[in-house]
Amino acid sequence: MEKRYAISACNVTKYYGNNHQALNGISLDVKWGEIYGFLGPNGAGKSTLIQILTTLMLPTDGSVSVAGYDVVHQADLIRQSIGVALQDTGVDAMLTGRELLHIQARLFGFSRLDAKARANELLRQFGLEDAGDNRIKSYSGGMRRRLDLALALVHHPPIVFLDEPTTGLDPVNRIGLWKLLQEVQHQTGVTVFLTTQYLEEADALCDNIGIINHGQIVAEDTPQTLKRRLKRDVIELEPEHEADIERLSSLLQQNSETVRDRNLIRVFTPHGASTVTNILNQVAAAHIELASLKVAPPTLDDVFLELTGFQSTSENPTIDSVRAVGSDTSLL
Ligand SMILES: Nc1ncnc2c1ncn2[C@@H]1O[C@H](COP(=O)(O)OP(=O)(O)OP(=O)(O)O)[C@@H](O)[C@H]1O
Repeated sequence: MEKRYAISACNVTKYYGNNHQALNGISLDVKWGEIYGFLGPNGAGKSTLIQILTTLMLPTDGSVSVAGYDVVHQADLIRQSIGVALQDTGVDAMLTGRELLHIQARLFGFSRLDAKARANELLRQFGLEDAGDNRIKSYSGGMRRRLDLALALVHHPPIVFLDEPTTGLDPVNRIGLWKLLQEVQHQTGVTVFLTTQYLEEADALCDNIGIINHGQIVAEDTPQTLKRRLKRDVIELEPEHEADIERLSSLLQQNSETVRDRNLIRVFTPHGASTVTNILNQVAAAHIELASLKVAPPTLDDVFLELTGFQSTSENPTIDSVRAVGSDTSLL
């Protein structure tokens, strides 16, 4: 099997029952020591793939190697080589963080003394020293996620899988966890495979990103290249008077692809500078005053929208209208 890559999947399909296809020919390679982000809208197939990679589920077809071992025939060896933090892990919240880390270390074969030392070390590393002897049920969401991460790393696995590690956290805790994850990755060189619905998370953390939609990878590259390949500018306009937003939106929609986000309109165009002139003429003719206008390069959000037709989960959930522009496999 493929040892060159930490994770290698080739043409993986998964059917639930006879005819519900959740994965449709997924192929990807994750290099040793990188942070790989697996992105997609709800129901795209992220959890299904992560369950296959972590040996919790068999693929219907295709081949998968993790740490050089085959998921079908060498699942035990894979389990020794990976750490896993899935969503909603049913940990006993009556235990303390220290007790849980200790138990986990003992399960992985540490002696009593070594398990104690490892629990101490992880509590320190993950900023849980003071809370180590408190019951987990008293932990905040951020503390729980840090503990999940620490638990996944107890046995020094070379590869760790994190399923939506920051979902439900507020922005401050989310950014705190990113920092921690980056520190751990730099210190240990662990390969990280994470799923996320947060584009800014993938942008901030990941060396490479795979975008999945309807069970297929629709793009795979570095965040920078994905953004560059979109080859489009985005013009952002805000009307001076909120009452003008509908009029502005309909006006711009006549000739361009637009997305409305609260009282901002985003216009997608291959030529930002020349389109600005046309837009300004149109807006002046319609007697609409603007509070601001700016031309910006595309964000990863724009790439995601282009490829999946979905607005990603964001801090601004009140997107009123999204005119999806369909999938574009030329980005592949
Ligand atoms: N146990 C199951 N039985 C039948 N269908 C399933 C099962 N689990 C998932 N599915 C379906 O398979 C598809 C992929 O689901 P999956 O949970 O892998 O997506 P996801 O990208 O992880 O979504 P989310 O972000 O909502 O967790 C969906 O259509 C889902 O309804």
